[in-house]
Parts: sequence; C-alpha cells; structure tokens
Amino acid sequence: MTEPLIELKDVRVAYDGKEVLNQVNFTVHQNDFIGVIGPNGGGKTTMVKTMLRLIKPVSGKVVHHKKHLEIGYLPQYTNVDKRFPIKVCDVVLSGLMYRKKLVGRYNKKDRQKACDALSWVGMEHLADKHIGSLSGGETQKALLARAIVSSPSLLILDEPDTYVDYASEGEIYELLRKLNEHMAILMVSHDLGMISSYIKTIACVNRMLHYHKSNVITPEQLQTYNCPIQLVTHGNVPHTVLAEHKGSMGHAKHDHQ
Ligand SMILES: Nc1ncnc2c1ncn2[C@@H]1O[C@H](COP(=O)(O)OP(=O)(O)OP(=O)(O)O)[C@@H](O)[C@H]1O
Repeated sequence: MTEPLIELKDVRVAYDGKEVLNQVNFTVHQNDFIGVIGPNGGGKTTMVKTMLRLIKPVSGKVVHHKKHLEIGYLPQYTNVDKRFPIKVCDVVLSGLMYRKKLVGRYNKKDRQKACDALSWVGMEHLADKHIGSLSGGETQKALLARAIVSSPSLLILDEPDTYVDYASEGEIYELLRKLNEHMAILMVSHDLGMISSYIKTIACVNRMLHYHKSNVITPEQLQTYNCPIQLVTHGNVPHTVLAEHKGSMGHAKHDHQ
C-alpha cells in the first residue's frame, strides 16, 4: 500500500441542518486515480470541498497526512472572467498566488514553473495570449496548468469535461494519465463510460461513500452502493468493459480496445 495523503474519518456534512454526507470514511493514497461518481446532488462537490477544507464537517475529521499537502484543484465552475485582460501565463501563475505574500511578485523560478505547466498541457505557444481569446478546451487546459503549477501531490478535478467537446475529452484524460505518474488524481465525473479506462478505482457518493477497488463496475454493484447513475456507451473512444449485466439500470459497455 502506498503512502496515504488525505483521509476522511467518519465525516458528516450538512447545510443548514440538512445532511449531505454521512459516515464518510475514505483515504486517498499516492498514485491513486480515483473516479468519483454519483447522482446529481449526491454530495460529490461537497466531499471535494471538505477534503480541501473549504467546508467544515459537522462531525468527523479531515486528515492531511503531509504537513504541507499540496493540492491542485480544478473546480466544476471556474470564475475566470474572459473579459479581463489577463494573459494565459498569468492565469497559470495565479495557481502559486496563495504562497506569495504580495500579489504579482513572481520570480524567475515561478515563471519557469508556469512554462513547465503550460508545456505539460501542450499550450506553451499560447502563453502570451489573452485568456478570453482561447476556446473552451484550451481554457480548460490553461486551468489544468494552473492546478498543477505548484507540482501538487494530489490533483482534484470536479467534472473537467464540463466545458470541453467530445474529442478534447480524450486528450485531457490522456494528459491526466501521464500526470498520474507524478501525482494522485481524484476526478469527479458524471460519465463513467468516458473515464473508466483512465481511472484505477471508483468512489460512489450518494450521501454515503462506497469505495470500489476496480475501474470495472456493474449496474448491480451500483445499485448495491445506492448509486443510481446511468451508464452511457461512447462511440469508438477506448474504454474498458463495464462488466456484462442483466439488470435494468443503464446499458452495459463493450470493449473497444
Ligand atoms: N452552499 C450550499 N448551501 C446549501 N445547500 C447546498 C450548498 N451546496 C450544495 N448544497 C446541496 O447539497 C447537496 C449536494 O450538493 P453537491 O454539489 O455536493 O452535489 P454533487 O453530487 O456534486 O451534484 P452535481 O452532480 O449536480 O454537481 C445538493 O442537494 C445541493 O443542493
């Protein structure tokens, strides 16, 4: 077993007294690539925000196992104002901002980190462009570069495919596969079919969390985990088989590899 990075212990979260997460016990280890799935409103984003300590649980604990655990985060809805005249490289640099005492005081080393992050996502040639001039997929990659600029131990992505088209999705997931050689990844997705060949394990979140130690899951297992999501098949995008089933939920996948 690899080193634990972050752990939720008996976590319970509520908004205005309404419980959203209950008895969540979950550990992310080094090298993990976990797909977080669940129905709308099941508590996926809430769990992510709890891990990031943006939300305080009503009870239970969030343990960061490293003293300064570096976490890169790509939120579901990003607040980049495209009308704001900021260059792509400055957006990426802003991923280092919280470390800086004064905004804007980036040194040569920071700029090199931003270049490296942009090169990871294949966008170094767009460094001096205005963020507003990028396409949806390019913007998403710039934001991914921002999330990895601090070389985090853990990268958390909340539905990274929200703004990208079908072709760019595969490209982004391939990139994540390479990044996973350097950092653990936890990715919320509504589309298990698309991500199943990239992830290693699955966390099903619907108020409670059920951890599934494989990237192959059946509709019956989803039912047992009380995780009612639809499994949709995708054209010829490579993905592993979601095991054959005879149940009534969703559609079984077929192997395209
Ligand atoms: N700030 C908030 N205040 C009150 N209720 C909230 C807040 N944020 C989320 N909720 C509620 O908590 C529940 C879980 O929301 P959350 O965003 O965590 O779910 P999710 O699984 O990420 O959903 P989706 O798949 O639709 O993005 C929902 O019922 C939502 O309306």
